[in-house]
Amino acid sequence: MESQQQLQGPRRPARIGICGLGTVGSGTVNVMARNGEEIAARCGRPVEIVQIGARRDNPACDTSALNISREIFDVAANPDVDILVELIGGTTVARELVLTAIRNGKHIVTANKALIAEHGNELFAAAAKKGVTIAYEAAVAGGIPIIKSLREGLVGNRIEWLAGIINGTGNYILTEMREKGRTFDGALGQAQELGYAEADPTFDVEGIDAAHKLVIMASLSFAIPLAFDRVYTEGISGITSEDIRYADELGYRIKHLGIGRRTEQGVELRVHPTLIPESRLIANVNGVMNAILVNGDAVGPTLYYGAGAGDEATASAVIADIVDVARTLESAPDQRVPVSGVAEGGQNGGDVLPMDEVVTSYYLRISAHDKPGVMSQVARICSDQGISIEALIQHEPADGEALVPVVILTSRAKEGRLRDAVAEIEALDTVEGDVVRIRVEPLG
Ligand SMILES: NC(=O)c1ccc[n+]([C@@H]2O[C@H](COP(=O)([O-])OP(=O)(O)OC[C@H]3O[C@@H](n4cnc5c(N)ncnc54)[C@H](O)[C@@H]3O)[C@@H](O)[C@H]2O)c1
Ligand SMILES: N[C@@H](CCO)C(=O)O
Ligand code: NA
Repeated sequence: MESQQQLQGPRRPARIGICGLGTVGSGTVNVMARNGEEIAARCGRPVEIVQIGARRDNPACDTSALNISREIFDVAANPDVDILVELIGGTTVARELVLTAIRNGKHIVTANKALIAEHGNELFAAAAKKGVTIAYEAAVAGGIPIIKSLREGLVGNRIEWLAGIINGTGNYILTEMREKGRTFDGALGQAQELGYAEADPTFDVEGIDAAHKLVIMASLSFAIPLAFDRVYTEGISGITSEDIRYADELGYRIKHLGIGRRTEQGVELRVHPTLIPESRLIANVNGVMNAILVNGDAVGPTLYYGAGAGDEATASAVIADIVDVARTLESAPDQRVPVSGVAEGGQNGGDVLPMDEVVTSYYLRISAHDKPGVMSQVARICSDQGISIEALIQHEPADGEALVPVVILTSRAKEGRLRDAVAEIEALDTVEGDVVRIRVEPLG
């Protein structure tokens, strides 16, 4: 029997317009040119780039046969474009561009996590109203199909927690510092040269980029609205090679993690440097690689690993989205996978837990004067807050040094109580300067 498709004849090409021809834009053009035949076969129709919006050509890709406009809004207005691929970054022009394209009935593919995390609720509502879709696989963990996994592969589960290395630049810096003894600034400069960093690299090193990605994953995992302003965010700019060394000595690696967890009291949403036992797979994810552990009640722990940034790795995710959208161009909106992971009215996963209520363990590094009694004072302060000391490193002071670094691993405690204990420790006459505090997660 002839299929409906055979009766209708070959499907017309899916027509895409790409805005932004930087790292990801050029990677997308190159991979589409190289793998065009396979992509068309998987799509069931050719995929044509009908227009590119770019301020200037990019020598990293050949666009000589393509229609380029110097004005990106031309792409949003082009009646021949079915899918607008937003790769300019930022949240101002990109928001306007996407809203205009939606108003003009275009589907959206974007790699822009800032845009989705900060304006996704508005954009998703606009898209739903117009009956178009927004796909954003490249926005989280670059080439790793984590959005697909959360939104489709794991839908049978109640997701309990997830923890991920979701910023390639930050992981590259920490790896270079630990393995090659490089300085923070030297490693960051290299990450920028390699095209991993955001236009403003403070987004990478201060955890903002990871917070963007975490809220997107958490929204899908826990059925909550995108809540970027509720994420506790701490960067890696304060991590020293000394702390990396002490962590090693204790059997841990320091990684910059985004953590989301369902608790009875609410959903934890936090980004911060974290000590992880060195035996965990995720502790050994290095360089620009990303990895996300997702724990579902039915499937148990799952781990997703791959390149979190870079031109072609990110293009891989952009093209996966283009194919997903192109396959369903003729589908009714309610037959597509919901953009936010749940059907309308289904975002009822509860509120975000205040950081003071979060329970975890801590690494503390205290600079103490080499006098008797410091340790008993610290132990008393901790014990008064219900915190016990699980491990301790205290080396002899270096020659001529008056200060001794004391490193402690604590029991699990509420963040608020730990903060009060740290304030009391810092106020001791025998302690100098701020106490370094890094959270510890067993992840098992
Ligand atoms: N680089 C990566 O590895 C990576 C990975 C995942 C996601 N992303 C995201 O992808 C997006 C693009 O990142 P990128 O690394 O390709 O950035 P990029 O800076 O290399 O490229 C952005 C391009 O957009 C152009 N552009 C910006 N505003 C424009 C405007 N108003 N009109 C015309 N052109 C404009 C810029 O000139 C530049 O060529 C960002 O949202 C970023 O967060 C990047
Ligand atoms: N700057 C980001 C790009 C990928 O989202 C990173 O380093 O992870
Ligand atoms: Na991805």
